[in-house]
Amino acid sequence: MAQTMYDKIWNKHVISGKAGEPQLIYVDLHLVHEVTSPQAFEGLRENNRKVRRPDRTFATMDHNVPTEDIFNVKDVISRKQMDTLRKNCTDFGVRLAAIGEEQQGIIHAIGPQLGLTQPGEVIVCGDSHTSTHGAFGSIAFGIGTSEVEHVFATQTIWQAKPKTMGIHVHGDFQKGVYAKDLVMALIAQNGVDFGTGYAIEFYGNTIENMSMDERMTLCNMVIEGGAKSGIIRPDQTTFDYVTGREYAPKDMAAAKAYWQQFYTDDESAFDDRMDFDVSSLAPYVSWGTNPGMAVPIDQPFPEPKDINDQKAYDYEGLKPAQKPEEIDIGFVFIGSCTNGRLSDLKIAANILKGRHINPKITALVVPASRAIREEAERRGYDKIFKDAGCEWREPGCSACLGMNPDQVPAGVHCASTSNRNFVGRQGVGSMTHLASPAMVATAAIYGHFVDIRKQTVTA
Ligand SMILES: CC(C)[C@H](C(=O)O)[C@@H](O)C(=O)O
Ligand code: SF4
Repeated sequence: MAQTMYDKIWNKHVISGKAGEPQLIYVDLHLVHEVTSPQAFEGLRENNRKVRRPDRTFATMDHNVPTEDIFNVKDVISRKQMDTLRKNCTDFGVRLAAIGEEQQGIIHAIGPQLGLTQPGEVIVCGDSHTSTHGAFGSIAFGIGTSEVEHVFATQTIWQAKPKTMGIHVHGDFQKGVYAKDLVMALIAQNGVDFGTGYAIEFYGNTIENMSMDERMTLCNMVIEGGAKSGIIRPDQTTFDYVTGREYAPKDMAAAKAYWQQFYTDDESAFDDRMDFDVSSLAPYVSWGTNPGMAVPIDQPFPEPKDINDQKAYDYEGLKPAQKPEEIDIGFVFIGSCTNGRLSDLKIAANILKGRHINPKITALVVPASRAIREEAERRGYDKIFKDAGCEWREPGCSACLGMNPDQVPAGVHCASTSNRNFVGRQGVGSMTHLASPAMVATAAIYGHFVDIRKQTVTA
């Protein structure tokens, strides 16, 4: 019987349990951050247990980092969470990239950057956007705090294997259209629960032509469409990305030979299938309070189809039939595990070079990791952003969610490269409009979204 890549990786990791029921699977990489780990470590302590594989566990600080003045953690809860992580990692022998350190950053940027994230692995983290790592051809999914404790203690997890959906993506993007627009369109067109119960494999020429950064953006956001994981077949782009990184395999030839066995035999192996042609795809902008409430830049907002839509309009102070251009943007956030990587900053810097943001706008540019920040500075992007009137910050989750001082004020519309636009996500009363880095950088200049396909200055 034809097998999917997900099946093949899964089967290599099953320890016990019958097919069709939850099975105990081995975890290759456990990523940890300060928010979802404290009780899990405490559980180990209470039961006098150890972290079974500290060498397969890596922690960093991201959600609570104050990106303006990183060592000055004023918020009491934030400071406690970070101090607790530091103590826990020392006590249990777990590697930690703390604030200010070379390897620190958003956990989903750190795994790939250090070469910890590799094809064929099972990767977990107490964070929903763990799906990001599936871009490397691994089974990657978010887990809850009690599961974090289980993985700490046993390096295994009980899981029911999700169904698989194959999405064949073909065609070339128009200039100014990106992986972010593709994933936003998939969610807007199919609903925030279209992926529920599924791992989604993306394939086709559009995917083959994508950089690893773009593949990560795509897999990062599948969770917003309800899916458990995203996954993409590892290819030369993947191998080249992993090669030479700190924790990459020393024998790359052997690793590559192993990784190359992970592919889906044929489309009949998928439980479900979908096709998506990107050639006429327009940039997307979200208008409401979940990522599915989004429209192409050249389309009006829809009539409300239910009470949730109406509530979203009321919260946002927007009306059906208005156009994305009409949203009065007061804040801009370029960053997050969705779009805070070097290529995202490059796109934004190319747009902002020699220009100035609209004076009514506060704009934060927040690299996903210190390594990205340093490389961006070597390339002079920091100067471009600062000259344009943006704030250039230290790495962390920042304004993606209101767990640190980077908050969007109440009543202000924020053009954001992040992945969630829930009520109050970026601060109490804040209103988030998700879009690609190119769309957000351009909105910073105009004070509202514009169709970047019609712009002369694009990335
Ligand atoms: C705080 C954390 C548990 C949460 C998640 O799981 O995704 C956060 O990263 C988010 O993006 O909302
Ligand atoms: S950047 Fe945002 S989405 Fe990503 S892990 Fe941090 S809070 Fe979650």
